[in-house]
Amino acid sequence: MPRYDEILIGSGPAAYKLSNLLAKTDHRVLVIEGNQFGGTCPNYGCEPKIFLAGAARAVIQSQQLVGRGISHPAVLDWHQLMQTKLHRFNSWPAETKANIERTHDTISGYASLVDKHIVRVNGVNYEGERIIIATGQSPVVLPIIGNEFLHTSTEVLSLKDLPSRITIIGGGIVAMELATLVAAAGAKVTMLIHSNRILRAFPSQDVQKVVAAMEARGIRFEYNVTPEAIETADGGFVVQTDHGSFPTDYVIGATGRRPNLDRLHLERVGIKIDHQGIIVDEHLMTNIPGIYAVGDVVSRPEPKLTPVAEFEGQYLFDYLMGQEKAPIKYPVIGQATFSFPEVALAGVNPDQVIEDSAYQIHHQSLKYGSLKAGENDQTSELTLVYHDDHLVGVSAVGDHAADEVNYLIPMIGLKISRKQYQQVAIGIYPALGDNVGNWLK
Ligand SMILES: Cc1cc2nc3c(=O)[nH]c(=O)nc-3n(C[C@H](O)[C@H](O)[C@H](O)COP(=O)(O)OP(=O)(O)OC[C@H]3O[C@@H](n4cnc5c(N)ncnc54)[C@H](O)[C@@H]3O)c2cc1C
Ligand SMILES: NC(=O)c1ccc[n+]([C@@H]2O[C@H](COP(=O)([O-])OP(=O)(O)OC[C@H]3O[C@@H](n4cnc5c(N)ncnc54)[C@H](O)[C@@H]3O)[C@@H](O)[C@H]2O)c1
Repeated sequence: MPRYDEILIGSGPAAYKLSNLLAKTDHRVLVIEGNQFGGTCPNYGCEPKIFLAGAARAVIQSQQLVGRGISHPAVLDWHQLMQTKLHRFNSWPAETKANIERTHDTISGYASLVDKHIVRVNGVNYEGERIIIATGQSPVVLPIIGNEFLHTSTEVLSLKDLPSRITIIGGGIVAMELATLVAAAGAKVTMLIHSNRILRAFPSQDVQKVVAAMEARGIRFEYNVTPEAIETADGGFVVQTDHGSFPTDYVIGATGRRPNLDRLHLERVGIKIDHQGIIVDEHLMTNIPGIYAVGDVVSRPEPKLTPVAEFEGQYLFDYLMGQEKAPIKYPVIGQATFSFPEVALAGVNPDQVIEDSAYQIHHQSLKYGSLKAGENDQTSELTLVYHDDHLVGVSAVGDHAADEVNYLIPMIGLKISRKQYQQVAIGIYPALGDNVGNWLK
């Protein structure tokens, strides 16, 4: 039986980071991937999403400036955009696989555990001193009649022709980002939200501004609606709900993601899980010594994002090499929804401390600066949360909210005051982050 020091199951950002680090050692490593090498982010997640958003942003920004110097807004050619996207992305999985193969062995196929040290793939067993599970998550498929007509984000990000009417079930990050994209391309979009809250992880005041801007562009939000069935009708579909019927040409299910555990046969080894994924200790080890988990498949309160997956890949490498003995400690994590406008958050969410007098919350409109006024970015606002005079949280809404929050993440992590910032930095003016120092208390 082939023997390895490490067997990595999955090749997404978590495993890829770890495999790149292991490439600098003399370890024998096997990387097993069931689908596309590189995983979700580069193939059907962050990367194609943000690439397609480039053209969508240009269209919306041009619409925003009609009557302010732009006479005809840009029109998005979806077919051409998708051809450009496919041209850029199609070769990535093969290139990622080839990269890994410079130093490690790879196998295409879904892996399962046979025992504490043996993994089976394509009917063959492989022995590993350590096994690292990095299998990520997949979209939840809503258990309703007609769910075979539901499309996932993966399909939308490679959709060759744009349907005229699109219904999106869900009001999370994926739903809002896809709605922004397909509406900018000209689709008539209806969002079916089963509660009265959208983007729960972000401050409600910021989210309300995003929704208002999207509504102004014609995106329809239907709240407290529970989809019950999807039926075919007149060459299209009807989404039947407890609050009426919604005729459409295409239905996207964006109702969350669940950890990829089914194929692993964890029960053969007795690895503990919960509904959020694999339970690990403070060193990312499962309850079975020698078997670890990293990335989205891990059950943890931190958001499931690419940089977090990579951070865990780095931590596990350092730990396995004996360079890190302390428990994993996550730094301040920033997250954004790349809707238009964007909404972003790092550290303490102002909604959670609004009634706690130990925290001070400052709202600062950013729309008056010439840069924002020139873009007619009317929503732009920053919210700063202080505790004991230290910045502990920041949220932003606006056309560049993700970048604005990014500027302030080090200030939270390093507990830097306005004075300390201004003593060490004069930013480039007039750019997005030029007045970070002035924003601070
Ligand atoms: C539409 C979308 C947009 C996103 N946008 C962002 C964003 O803007 N910013 C951000 O930070 N994050 C974003 N994310 C989340 C990000 O993609 C994930 O957090 C990241 O990919 C997690 O990396 P991972 O390595 O843990 O898992 P994944 O990237 O999911 O990789 C896991 C891999 O394991 C493979 N696998 C599963 N089971 C097996 C098995 N039994 N055997 C072998 N292989 C297996 C899978 O095929 C997959 O390739 C987005 C996700 C989606 C869906
Ligand atoms: N910009 C980013 O960083 C980014 C982008 C996309 C995805 N992601 C990652 O992917 C994850 C998943 O995103 P998501 O938007 O799919 O999930 P989510 O959990 O953010 O949102 C799911 C939505 O579906 C709704 N929903 C749940 N069950 C439902 C049901 N039975 N019927 C109707 N609606 C239902 C929820 O109310 C919610 O609005 C994110 O949390 C994040 O980890 C990140």
